[in-house]
Amino acid sequence: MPKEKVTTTKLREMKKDGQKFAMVTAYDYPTAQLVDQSEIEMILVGDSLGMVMLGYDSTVPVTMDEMIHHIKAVVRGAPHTFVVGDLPFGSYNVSVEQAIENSTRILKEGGADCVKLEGGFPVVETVRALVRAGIPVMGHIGLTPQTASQVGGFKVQGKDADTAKRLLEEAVALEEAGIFSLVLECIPAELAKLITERISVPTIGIGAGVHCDGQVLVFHDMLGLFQRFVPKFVKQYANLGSIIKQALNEFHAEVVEEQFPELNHSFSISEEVLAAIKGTTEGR
Ligand SMILES: Nc1nc(=O)c2c([nH]1)NC[C@@H]1CN(c3ccc(C(=O)N[C@@H](CCC(=O)O)C(=O)O)cc3)CN21
Ligand SMILES: CC(C)C(=O)C(=O)O
Ligand SMILES: [Mg+2]
Repeated sequence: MPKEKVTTTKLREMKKDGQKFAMVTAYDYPTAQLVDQSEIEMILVGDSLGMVMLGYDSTVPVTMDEMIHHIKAVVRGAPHTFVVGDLPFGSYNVSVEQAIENSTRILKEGGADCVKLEGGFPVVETVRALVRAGIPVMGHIGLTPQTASQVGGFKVQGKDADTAKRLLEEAVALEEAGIFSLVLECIPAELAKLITERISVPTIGIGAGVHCDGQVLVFHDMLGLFQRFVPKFVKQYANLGSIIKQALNEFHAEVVEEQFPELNHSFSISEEVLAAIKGTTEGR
């Protein structure tokens, strides 16, 4: 029996009941199928795909077309899972119209269930307009990778009283603007607890401690498939990277040793046909 796809209202009820939930990234069809067959409630097609799948140093270069390309593959693989589509850098800050157009593409062309965008006060009016246009919006504050260069890199946010207070106020403002859920990235656990208690929509933490209503991790991080860096907040639940490398070397060794392919991996013809082929060849 496939799981039942969560809804934005169901998530709010889960928060009320103290029932935690999990989200993981997926960027392609086979990964989406695996997540769909798991108990994980939500998939994020994150713009982290720029770093994880495309090898960029940041998420900034990712385009709308790239997001749509990956979202479509994920949606085809995960019919029973709520899919969040990340709005990439530059796709929502030019104007409210631009934000509505690009969000509409993510829902209509991509087939995602909602959009996510980064930022606090600067995006509150955009969020309000998107929600008014009928688009479910997930917020994202704390470490916001698209603008991380403005704060000196991928650093924990909200460690001093001023920044922490601002983050709390931004969470409240985003809720008032209509977000149905909020990602808290790389903030102190105590601050995440305060925010989680203050707003009635579910918070989803990544490097934000255990008090968030849900947790999110990058698929490749939790499975040992991303080698460039391992943030402190990552727990590696399996090391598929080493399993894959082992399998690749086994394949290579068996090819060199002529142990692969075996007969059951091969096709054959009858002696008769073989003789006829040889005869024909000799006749020429
Ligand atoms: N593979 C991957 N996983 C992610 O979680 C992720 C991405 N890519 N790309 C987009 C952003 C970037 N993220 C990152 C990347 C690095 C750190 C990191 O190394 N942070 C330091 C903390 C630095 C500090 O002390 O403030 C760490 O040691 O964890 C954190 C978040 C999270 N996102
Ligand atoms: C790190 C998560 C929250 C994200 O935005 C992404 O994967 O793009
Ligand atoms: Mg993102």
